[in-house]
Amino acid sequence: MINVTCAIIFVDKKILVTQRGEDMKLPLKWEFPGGKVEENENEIECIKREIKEEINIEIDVFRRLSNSIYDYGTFKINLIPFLANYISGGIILAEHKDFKLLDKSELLDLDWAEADLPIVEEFLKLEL
Ligand SMILES: Nc1nc2c([nH]c(=O)n2[C@@H]2O[C@H](COP(=O)(O)OP(=O)(O)OP(=O)(O)O)[C@@H](O)[C@H]2O)c(=O)[nH]1
Repeated sequence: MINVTCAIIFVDKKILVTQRGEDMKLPLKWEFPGGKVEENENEIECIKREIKEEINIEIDVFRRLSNSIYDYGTFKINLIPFLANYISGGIILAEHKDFKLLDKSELLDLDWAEADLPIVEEFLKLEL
């Protein structure tokens, strides 16, 4: 099982979501940006590093949500979500095909990576 962090990032009340590329695993699915936890880092270090590498921004992580374990058949992931606020930097996509800044009410319209669905649902129930 691979441990993957992801971040639900608030940018001026909107939520940043990213779309995977055609050549990536789970092509064109929408996800919260993040990536695999490396051996020498903790989960918070991981999510900050991945967001800087993938999206080019700095974030302030303020809460962790429930992890989502999902078996895609060819691989199984433990997806660890964090809530974060945008701090600085311009969004530049290093790997993703697209991004959107959405209202909470628009999140369920996307074609999500399966592992993200319980996380989206928990997030929608929060009073923030
Ligand atoms: N970053 C991220 N990955 C997710 C999410 N949901 C989800 O199922 N994943 C899966 O978690 C895995 C690890 O993410 P990653 O971005 O570091 O890895 P990758 O597959 O692009 O790289 P790889 O091809 O080198 O293994 C991916 O296979 C991705 O499909 C999510 O919300 N965020």
